[in-house]
This record gives sequence, structure tokens and C-alpha cells, in this order.
Amino acid sequence: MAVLAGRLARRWCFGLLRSPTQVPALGLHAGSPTMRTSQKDFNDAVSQVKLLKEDPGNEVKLKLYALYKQATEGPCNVPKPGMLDFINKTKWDAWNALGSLSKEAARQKYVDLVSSLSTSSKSPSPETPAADRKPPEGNSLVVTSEDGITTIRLNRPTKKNALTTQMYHDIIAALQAASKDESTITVLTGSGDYYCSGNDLTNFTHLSAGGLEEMARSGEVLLRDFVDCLIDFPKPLVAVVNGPAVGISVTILGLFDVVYATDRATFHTPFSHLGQSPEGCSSYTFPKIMGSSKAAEMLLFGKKLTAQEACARGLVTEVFPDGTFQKEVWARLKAYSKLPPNALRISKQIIRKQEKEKLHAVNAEESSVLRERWLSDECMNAIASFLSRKAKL
Ligand SMILES: CCCC/C=C/CC(=O)SCCNC(=O)CCNC(=O)[C@H](O)C(C)(C)COP(=O)(O)OP(=O)(O)OC[C@H]1O[C@@H](n2cnc3c(N)ncnc32)[C@H](O)[C@@H]1OP(=O)(O)O
Repeated sequence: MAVLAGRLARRWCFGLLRSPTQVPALGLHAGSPTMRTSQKDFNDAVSQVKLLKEDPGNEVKLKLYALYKQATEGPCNVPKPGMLDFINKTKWDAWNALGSLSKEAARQKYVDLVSSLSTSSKSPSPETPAADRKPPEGNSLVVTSEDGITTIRLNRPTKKNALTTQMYHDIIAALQAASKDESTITVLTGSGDYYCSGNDLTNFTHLSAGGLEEMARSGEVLLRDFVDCLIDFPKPLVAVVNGPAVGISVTILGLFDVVYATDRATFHTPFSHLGQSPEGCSSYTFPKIMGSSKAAEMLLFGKKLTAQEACARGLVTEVFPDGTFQKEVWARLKAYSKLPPNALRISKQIIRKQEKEKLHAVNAEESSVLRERWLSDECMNAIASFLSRKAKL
């Protein structure tokens, strides 16, 4: 899934920065009264874009695309791409927004924009400060086992640890392995400043031949399997919430045995905003944990909780100051991991036994309702809106 997303992004970027190789002859004068842009200036600018050392970012690439199209083809008069063709729709919107801007004026603006980019990329750039550097993207999930603790770490910090389809599969496999390994405790945590930003919304753009219906159907199965695996997990399961948590990473917390959070963490379930509905058994666990009206505030209205609020509502076990979070939590977990593993297993089984059947039924129903939601206009519009703001262009 991540590979496909990358491909989509690259294809788009490639289209913008490399495709304008044949630039038809244009008039000689630009629209600006003070500057005149020749065909050669424009062609040079097009070539310069290909040589930019730094990625100018989505917003600029979109502007370049729109201006190039306007300069070479004139006002947009091609049909608007379908709602699910997110990237082409975003490009179309940008081009169309230029309205009746003349080819000459568009050419001038294109040249000016490229010139400003070239200038800024030539300015001396000392080594990027560590705080601004993006950590390298390696394996999206890292599983380690040490001191009686198996740790499953979400490792897409540049995407706030959003869960790709592949990651759901990998987490299921990691949980299955952890349920049989030598460790006493299993931990889920995140790399970087976020715990997890929930479902990766670009998952919705990867349509197979079966189209939207097939995407929704396979999403339902994957969600049900993922949550079933958490419901059935036989050992103590601990969430080490190292930063903000969104969507499914919050809803599944009701299935964990213990939740430790940094005081920087927040807990947000914006389902209504996304035209979606609760999952992870939260429609059952949240009212049980915090009472129905507090649960409704989160699950219906998307109220974002601070770590302290989540703790007061019983969703979080304990909150730690961010500065000492890792040290304190891991010291505690190491001590717990020395407890007799069989006693822990058996105790967990007794605690959860009464609920299991109910939880599986809730999971199946939530997953089926979500399948329908994913096909709704409300959901599609919300995702299209996120992607048009955020997609790598
Ligand atoms: C099959 C099972 C399905 C189960 C269904 C579950 C439902 C849910 O989980 S619903 C929740 C879905 N998540 C969201 O709606 C969160 C969307 N993301 C955001 O609102 C923001 O990104 C943020 C508040 C999490 C962080 O904002 P911030 O300004 O600090 O950082 P950004 O620049 O936005 O993010 C950095 C980078 O990461 C990308 N990204 C973050 N979250 C997601 C996501 N959930 N899906 C896809 N991409 C995400 C974001 O686009 C940025 O990417 P670029 O650097 O390439 O622009």
C-alpha cells in the first residue's frame, strides 16, 4: 500500500516536473506591463524546474502545473475528473482556478515563480538543524523482543504513524507471533512525535479492478481480523502512547489491558467529520469505560481529549510527564515483565472471558456498518478533501 502511495506521488510529481518537454510556440510578450517573457525564458524556466535540487513542496508544484497548462493550452476546458480520481481532480481544480488568465500572463507568472524558487535554492543553506530534519522512513513496523517484553513499534514518523493496509497485516502477524513467543508482556507504541494518526487515508485511493465496492469489502475483512486479533490476544497488552493518537489507534485502546500516556498525548476520534462511524469495539467499550454521554462526546462529536482528561475518563491508566515518560514507563514494564507469565495469562483470560463473545459481535457489526460508510458521499467527500490538501503532488 505504501509502495502504491509512493508510486502515485511520484507519478504526479514526475508529471509536473518532467512532462512539459514539448512546449509549443507562444506569443512573444508577457501580460505584465513591466516585464516581457519570451518563449525562450519560458522554455528555460521549464528546464530549470527539472533541475531543482530541493522538492518545492506540493503547493508550489500544483501552482507550476496549473500555470504551465494555462500557458501552453489556455483556460481549462477538459472534463473534471471523477471524485475518486483525487490527484487529477486536484490538478484540474488548480488549473481551472486560473479562469481566463491569458497564456502570456500565465507564462510570466510561471517564469517568476521558477525564478523565485531558483533564488531560494541558491541561498546559502547551512546544514539543516536536527529539529527540522525528517527521520528516514524505514520499515513501517519494527518488532523487538527484550527483557520479557515484545514491542511492536509503528514506524512511519513522517506520516505520523498512519496505518497503511500493509501495517494492519503486519501488526496482525506480529501479535500472532507475540502470543506464542517467550515474552510476558506485549507493547504497542509509536516512533517520533505521534503515537498514531489512525487509518492512512490514502488507503482509500488504492482501488483494484473491483473498484470501490471491493475496496470497502476488503477493508471490512481487514478491520474485523485486526480487531479480532486484539480481542483474542492472550497476554497483557500495553499501549505506550508516546504522543497524539487519532482514530482507530484510540478506539482500540479499550481492548488493551493498560494504557500509559505522555502528558503530550491527545485522544481524538473524528469519525463524524470523516463521514465514518466508530470501530475497534469502541461503540461498546467507550460507554462502558466512561459512561454513555462522555463516550458520545468523543465518538459522535469528535471531542479531542487531553491525556489528563482521558485518564479521568478511564481510557488511560496513567499519565507521565513527557520528559521522563520513556524512562518511567519502561522501568515499570520491565518490573512487570518479571511476574510469572502463566499467572498473567490466566488472570487476563478470566478478566476478559465474559466479554469476548460480545466484543466479537460488536466488532463484526461495526466493521459491516463501516463498509457502508466508506461507500457514502459523506465519507468520500471528507477523504477527498483531506487528500486534496495533503496528497504528495
Ligand atoms: C482497514 C481499517 C480501517 C479502519 C478505520 C479507521 C478510521 C480512522 O482511523 S479515522 C482517522 C483517520 N485519521 C485522520 O483523519 C487524521 C488525518 N491527519 C491529520 O488530520 C493530520 O495529519 C494530523 C492532525 C494527524 C497531523 O497534523 P500535522 O499538521 O501535525 O501534520 P501533517 O503535516 O498533517 O502530517 C504529516 C504528514 O503525514 C500525513 N498524514 C498524517 N496523518 C495521515 C493519515 N491518517 N493518512 C494519510 N496521511 C497522513 C500528512 O498528509 C502529511 O503528509 P505530507 O508530509 O506528505 O504532506
